[in-house]
Amino acid sequence: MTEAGLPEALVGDLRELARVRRLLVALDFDGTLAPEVDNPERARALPEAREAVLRLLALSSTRVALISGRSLASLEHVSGLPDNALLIGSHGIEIRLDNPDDAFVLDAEEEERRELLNEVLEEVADSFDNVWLEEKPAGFALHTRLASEHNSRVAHLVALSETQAELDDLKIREGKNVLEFAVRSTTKGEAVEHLRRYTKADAVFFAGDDVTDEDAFAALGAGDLGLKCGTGRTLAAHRVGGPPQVAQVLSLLATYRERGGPHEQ
Ligand SMILES: O=P(O)(O)OC[C@H]1O[C@H](O[C@H]2O[C@H](CO)[C@@H](O)[C@H](O)[C@H]2O)[C@H](O)[C@@H](O)[C@@H]1O
Repeated sequence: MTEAGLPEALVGDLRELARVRRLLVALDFDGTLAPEVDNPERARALPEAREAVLRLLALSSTRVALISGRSLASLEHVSGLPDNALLIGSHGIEIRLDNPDDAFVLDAEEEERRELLNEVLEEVADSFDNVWLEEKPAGFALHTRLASEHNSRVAHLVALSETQAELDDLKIREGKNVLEFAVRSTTKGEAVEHLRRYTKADAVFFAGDDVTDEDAFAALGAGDLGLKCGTGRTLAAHRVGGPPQVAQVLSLLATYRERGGPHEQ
């Protein structure tokens, strides 16, 4: 461990990464920059994480992106980052780059499927105490954080069987106290690939905490750096304990990049 309490190998790889010419820093939001809270709209990045992200955003040849399961509107709201941050919401479905694309729209068939999904999931949410539905442009998240363990488990099972009885080809993802259903299928891995091409990055840093972030880790290659936040199986090469340590890592990356950034090579 280093003095800062970070693993030596991680610090060494961060130093290397900071030397690349064009760097993409891609970050998950909930559970990585922001500690988990009961009400998703109240989640905010730790002040230290936000400060580090703002320092990275100010650097040349360095792009910062958030890749989240949240809807783009919710991600814009809770992250409150300047316009030069690239934002990807709904696990890769909604994209806000430098020249904002047209608003995201579902085609007629997807719209119909979303309506049916809504009906089925509303009925499920209404049958359990403290289970609620978060609306997203291409689907819904069934939240069970405040439900009893038993109700949470049963609500997940009922939601899975009821939705699958009515609709095929749904994209279903399990997260922390949440089960998500979408009528369009994308992954955070596709989002990383898209951003890598868009930013022409020579290397990518990605940090995430949840199962859905594993798609992003899988999209990393030689010269990239993956950082798992918290417990659980992962494809990431490095791991830290939680959002405070992610903030430390981002701050160190900003410092290395400020000191010996791409133009000093
Ligand atoms: O990809 P992420 O940025 O990690 O977003 C994943 C989901 O985050 C939100 O739910 C999670 O965080 C909430 C706030 O801490 C927490 O209450 C909930 O239990 C977690 O599952 C968000 O509400 C979802 O839409 C995102 O998909």
